Amino acid sequence: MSIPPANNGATPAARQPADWRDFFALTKPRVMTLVIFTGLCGLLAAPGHINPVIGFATILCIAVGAGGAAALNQWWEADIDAGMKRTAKRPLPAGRMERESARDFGMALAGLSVLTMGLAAGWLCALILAGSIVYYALVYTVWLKPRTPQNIVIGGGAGAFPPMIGWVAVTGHITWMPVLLFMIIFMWTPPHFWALALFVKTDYAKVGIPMMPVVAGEKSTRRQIFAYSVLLLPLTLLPVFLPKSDGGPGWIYGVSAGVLSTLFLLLAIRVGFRVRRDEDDSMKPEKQLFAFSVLYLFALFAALVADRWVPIIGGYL
Ligand code: HEM
Ligand SMILES: CC(C)=CCC/C(C)=C/CC/C(C)=C/COP(=O)(O)OP(=O)(O)O
Repeated sequence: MSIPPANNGATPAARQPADWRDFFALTKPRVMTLVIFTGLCGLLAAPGHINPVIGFATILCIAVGAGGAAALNQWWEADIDAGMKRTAKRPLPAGRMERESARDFGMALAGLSVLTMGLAAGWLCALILAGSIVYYALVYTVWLKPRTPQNIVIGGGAGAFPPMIGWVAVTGHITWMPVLLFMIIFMWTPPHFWALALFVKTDYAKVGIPMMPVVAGEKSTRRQIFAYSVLLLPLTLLPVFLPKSDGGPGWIYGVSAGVLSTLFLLLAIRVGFRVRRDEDDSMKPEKQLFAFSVLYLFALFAALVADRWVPIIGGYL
């Protein structure tokens, strides 16, 4: 891949040698915890068995691949990150690392993870991983993000692949269940991100990124958050209608999904139909929805695993 630097060196020159902490920060570890967790849950909830060593390698490859894609994202966006308070302290905009180091690091992690995935879990998993890396680093970061307010709707697909990879590592093929898991994260991403974009709106506007609140306005963004959250509720219930033999979950997942998605929808209704009185508004409901979105996905995928393993463990007791 020979992509020219996005800013022609507009970020400050590296002032000090980067250490391992900077390289670690390039992988966006906090965001990636949920990516890794959903990948792990896909693997643990799938019907069938996997050698624990191969299972561990699969999750490691998802983590390394996602980290590599995040490093490439920051290599490309160093100038944009420099212009936003939330991201200005990252290794590149803060001048703690040469841009080329981030690019090489990202490429190395991406290549290594795909190759190892292919050898350990099979080439279908490697193909999906490679697709999600290209999706995040190229399709979303380079193409969609600076061009359209639908950037995260379409681009959100990148983060929706990990549970599918985990699932396919066990079963060897793509069936309805991993497709539904993909669709759940896909539908979850707009409310997750637009809730945040509502309260950091001024930052994105400053660097010319056409995020939805900047382009379509706050009211339209709020309505769209609501719309995606409405669709999310039935979507999360669909898996219980799949046959058990295809990995369709039972009542533990069904009840959890119903409760969690209803709570999500209630918070989204509050955000969706709120009219702010002044610019100094604390944006508490939006912050709550964003925070809950993260907790929600953790809990939903944990419920999926519990649904498969509680009866099995119960059978041994
Ligand atoms: C294109 C889609 C997405 C966008 C634009 C987006 C953007 C963001 C942003 C800007 C933050 C703020 C904090 C930060 O930068 O560290 C954040 C937080 C977070 N995102 Fe997303 N996100 C997206 C999709 C996802 C997906 C698919 C996942 C996981 C499945 C995810 C997991 C998280 C988590 C766990 C946090 C909280 C991190 C913390 O506690 O600091 N995000 N997201
Ligand atoms: C396996 C694999 C490749 C997974 C991809 C994982 C993933 C969650 C991708 C998209 C989510 C993400 C971190 C968006 C950040 O948006 P941004 O980069 O626009 O945010 P910023 O403004 O903080 O830079």
